[in-house]
Amino acid sequence: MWRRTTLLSSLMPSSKASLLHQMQAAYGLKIWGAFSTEVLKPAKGRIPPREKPPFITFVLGGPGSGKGTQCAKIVETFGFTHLSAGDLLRKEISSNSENGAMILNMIKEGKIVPSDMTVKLIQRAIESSENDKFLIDGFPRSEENRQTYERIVGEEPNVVLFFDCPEEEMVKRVLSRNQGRVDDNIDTMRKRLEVFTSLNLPVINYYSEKGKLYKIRAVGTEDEIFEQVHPIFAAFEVLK
Ligand SMILES: Nc1ncnc2c1ncn2[C@@H]1O[C@H](COP(=O)(O)OP(=O)(O)O)[C@@H](O)[C@H]1O
Ligand SMILES: Nc1ccn([C@@H]2O[C@H](COP(=O)(O)OP(=O)(O)O)[C@@H](O)[C@H]2O)c(=O)n1
Ligand SMILES: [Mg+2]
Repeated sequence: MWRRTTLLSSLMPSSKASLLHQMQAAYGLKIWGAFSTEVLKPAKGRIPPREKPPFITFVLGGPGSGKGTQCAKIVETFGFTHLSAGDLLRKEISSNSENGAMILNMIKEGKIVPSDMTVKLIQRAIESSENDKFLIDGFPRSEENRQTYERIVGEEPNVVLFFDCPEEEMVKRVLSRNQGRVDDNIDTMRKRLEVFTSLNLPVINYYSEKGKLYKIRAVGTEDEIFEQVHPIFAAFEVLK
């Protein structure tokens, strides 16, 4: 019952959230049973609840390391849904949300947006998808991001990818990215590289110590890099 309980469960620790999941599963079915003898079917347009947590991959790496590019290839080959934390935040800006101006300012400055905002956007996107496997790109970018995800969602990622790319290469790629992004300039890029070293590297080390990290040498052509990525997901497909 991952999907139904998230609003309430986001307010409590994961042990209690798990109890709530079980209670809602029990009572939800009882209430339904009292009003209907039909076979349980999701209402039209509603997404049925998940029976088990989705398969989550966190995709990490510095700005311009090629996370988005490789995610597109993983989607095409392995059928994942790609959720870029940066894209979700940019959508929030263009949807004129009340937090839009603040998010825009943080992105221009290369700073990390408050974690609960980003986690809720990710959580909402997972909940509104029927897929059971996700790439969460550009997240977690700080220990606070990571801990907030664990507190709100109550799950650990299954896999963490790290695209390891030299700074000069990342700078070159970002400055020629040409997607009209407010942060693709040398001043913001310098700040983003500092944030990457001070806040993101500790998260990468954390997952390395947990044995969940797959480090990819992110230089060479896109296809050469994907040759390192492919066997990781192929192995998980076999295990399913
Ligand atoms: N292997 C590569 N070699 C050269 N350029 C690349 C490579 N992979 C991606 N790019 C380009 O570099 C830029 C940054 O890639 P992107 O996937 O947006 O990185 P990230 O999401 O990590 O910031 C894009 O313009 C992309 O087309
Ligand atoms: N977890 C995240 C991800 C992105 N962001 C913000 O969004 C910006 C762009 O992130 P992005 O993932 O689209 O950037 P790239 O690594 O793709 O260049 C970051 O520099 C942050 O300002 C954030 O605050 N928290
Ligand atoms: Mg990106």
